[in-house]
Amino acid sequence: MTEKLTLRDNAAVRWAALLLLALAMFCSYIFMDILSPIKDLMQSERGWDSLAFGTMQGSETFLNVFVFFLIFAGIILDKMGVRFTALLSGGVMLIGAVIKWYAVAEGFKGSGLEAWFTNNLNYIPGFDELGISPFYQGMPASAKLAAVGFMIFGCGVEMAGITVSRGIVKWFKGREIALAMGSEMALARLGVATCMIFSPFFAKLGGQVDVSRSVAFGVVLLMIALIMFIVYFFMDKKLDAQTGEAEEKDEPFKIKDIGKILSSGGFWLVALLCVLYYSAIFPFQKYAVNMLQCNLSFTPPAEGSFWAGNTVTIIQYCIMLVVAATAFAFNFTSKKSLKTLLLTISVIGLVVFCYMGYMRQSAETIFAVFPLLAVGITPILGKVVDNKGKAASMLMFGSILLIVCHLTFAFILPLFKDSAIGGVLIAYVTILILGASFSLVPASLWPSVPKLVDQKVIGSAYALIFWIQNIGLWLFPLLIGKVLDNTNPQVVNDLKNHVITPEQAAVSYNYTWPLVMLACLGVAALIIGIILKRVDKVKGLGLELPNVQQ
Ligand SMILES: C[C@H](N)C(=O)N[C@@H](CCCCN)C(=O)O
Repeated sequence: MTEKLTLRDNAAVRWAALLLLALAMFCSYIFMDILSPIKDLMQSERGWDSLAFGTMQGSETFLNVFVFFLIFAGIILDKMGVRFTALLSGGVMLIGAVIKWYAVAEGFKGSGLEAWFTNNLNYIPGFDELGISPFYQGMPASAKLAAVGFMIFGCGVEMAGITVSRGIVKWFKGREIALAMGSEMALARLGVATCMIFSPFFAKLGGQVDVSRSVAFGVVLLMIALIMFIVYFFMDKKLDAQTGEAEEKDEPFKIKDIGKILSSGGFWLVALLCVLYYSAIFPFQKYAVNMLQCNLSFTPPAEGSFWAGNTVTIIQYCIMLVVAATAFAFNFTSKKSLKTLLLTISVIGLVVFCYMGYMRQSAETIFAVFPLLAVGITPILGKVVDNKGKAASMLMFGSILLIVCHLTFAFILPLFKDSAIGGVLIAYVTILILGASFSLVPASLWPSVPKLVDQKVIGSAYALIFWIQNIGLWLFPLLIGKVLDNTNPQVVNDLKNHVITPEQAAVSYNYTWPLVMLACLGVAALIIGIILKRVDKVKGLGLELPNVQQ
């Protein structure tokens, strides 16, 4: 008897479903960092100092970590299925984003709501004592309301993250699942790069600064994300109609099934590796530009010159799109000559991109190469995991590269501070290697989860991993800041006593100890990776096996 073909057996339809989910994540990642590149404008336009800005940014993880929203999101996902949760997460993201937009809009200034926020939310019993409150006495009202919006958005975006992962498992299990997840993450990285370039662009459009324009740009993208999820809803419904809703109805999810996840040793190892690795990457990303500013001497191009203008930014973004497109196309051709051509274009694009970054003499443009490499190679590595396996080995190798990079930033880069080209060269090579590590680990980690837990609890499994990971993402930016202050007492005192200006202080920090701390996270991740590989061999978890069934 021949098996009835379903939508997911058609490669074009399967990849179209992925495109909808990945585009929604692309838009979400843009909103996630929408204010990061305009921290200076938030200070000058809305009076947010570093504390207000940092507290608002940190609010994203608050409900997920401390009110356990992510755990509920996983249960909702396993009980209600992918299409319902996708719509819900799209709606929650949009509501949070609109609140954040209103907080920074001109209309909020002088409103009754502004007065209410100024006088309230100064003390949250329980959370204040633990030092984890997302508000504080004296925080600007706009930052408080923006924090409320951002914590709601944070619930939506993490819910969307686990939903998209489960959706990819649903459509791609037994097929090119790692390539699909790698491609989705590549588009998400492109989202981060897009935000870094276009958020300041919209804020300064037409010569007049308006920070709410950047947030409005993000809100429009989240509307598009919701449309993507709505279209996906109908594809998913049709697939379920064809498969008899096998995954989500035959064996309904029960809360006690979560116990099964928690009793899996492999699951705990992957969750631990995830929190250790991502804590050394995402929090570092928030400080990396400043770390480069402290370790390199820049000679900015003359005002009004080509290298100081916006045109070069747009050209760099176009190069980024070409590199992303050629690297992606590389996975879908078997013709050797075409593969060589695509690879050559990608490499030339990368070199030109780096050269332009060097000519612009700014830490932001040098660090911009970090997501670019991940955009290019995450899908390629995903394809390797699909066809050759070796996920556990890749997790170990990615951790080794992470350690090497953080130690190079800590001990080798400062030696080249006075060398005009040497420092930039070392920075580029190290960032590129870190980008390779940031492709190796995500490309092998996320597609390994379905091998460790039952299909019907996969949503809860992703949610638990995200929850554990979010604790690290909340904690380590704070720890980096604290270690930085404690190991640079001179800078802190000089700033307090007005011996140096905030601008001088900002580029005077020694980053050695925060970087050593991040390298230690890499060592811990490597040890977990070694144990995971051993457990995989003994218990036959299949992590080293290919995903594609022959
Ligand atoms: C920050 C978020 N919790 C996360 O871990 N994101 C991962 C991707 C997870 C897979 C999403 N479908 C990342 O590497 O960005």
